[in-house]
Amino acid sequence: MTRVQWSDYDAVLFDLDGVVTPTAEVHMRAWAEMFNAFLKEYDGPGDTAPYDDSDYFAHVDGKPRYDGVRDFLTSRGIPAPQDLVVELGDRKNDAFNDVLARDGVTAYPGSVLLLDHLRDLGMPLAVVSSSVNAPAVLAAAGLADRFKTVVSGAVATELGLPGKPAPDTFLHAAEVLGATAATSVVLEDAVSGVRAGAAGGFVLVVGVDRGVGAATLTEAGATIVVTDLAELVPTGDAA
Ligand SMILES: O=P(O)(O)OC[C@H]1O[C@@H](O)[C@H](O)[C@@H](O)[C@@H]1O
Repeated sequence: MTRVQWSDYDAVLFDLDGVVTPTAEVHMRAWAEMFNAFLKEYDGPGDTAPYDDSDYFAHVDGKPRYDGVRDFLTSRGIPAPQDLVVELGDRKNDAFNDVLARDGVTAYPGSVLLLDHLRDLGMPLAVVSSSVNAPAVLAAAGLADRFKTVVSGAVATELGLPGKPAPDTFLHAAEVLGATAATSVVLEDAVSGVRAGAAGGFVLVVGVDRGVGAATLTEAGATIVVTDLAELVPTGDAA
């Protein structure tokens, strides 16, 4: 049991994919499908070895869509002109939306327990996600009414805020909730997101280990690491 004294804080900022819903897996599969199809047919400079999960965690995870495409291609020495970046990103987005429409979304039960607990406390909550699909995923999971604000990839673009690993989207969400980094908690599963929380000076950055590894999250700046958000619910509530 990892104890967090929730009443010490003014706001809680949740990443979505991989923290509230298991959709990081869906993103991962869609990226792998798209990049491997591209690498197979690509015939130009750079390394075309198959794309795997280590590429995802190192270059794509948690970042805005086109930043992920660009950073992966660049890591392989493959030129990344904007039209190619957009084409590949959109191909991946179609694959993601196909799965969402076909399978729906069920939130992690432990995450719902924590959301229930924080609702009982009257804690202001936000989702801060790089994904343009965040509102659709929240609606599909039946959780849209749990959050006072959703800072999605679309909101960041509209406001001109740089995406994770920059801290700006988290700082904006804290401000919307009437809080500051000194009084807000960030929950993140991606290295880029943990880095964003740490760079923003958030007083508590909870790393959620869904496969990246506790040591990697700690190194990126996580204050504590859990594997399930139920670990953050006081025992009486979790029983
Ligand atoms: O392409 P979208 O849905 O706007 O999302 C971009 C990113 O959104 C993040 O939430 C995911 O963790 C990433 O893996 C994903 O690539």
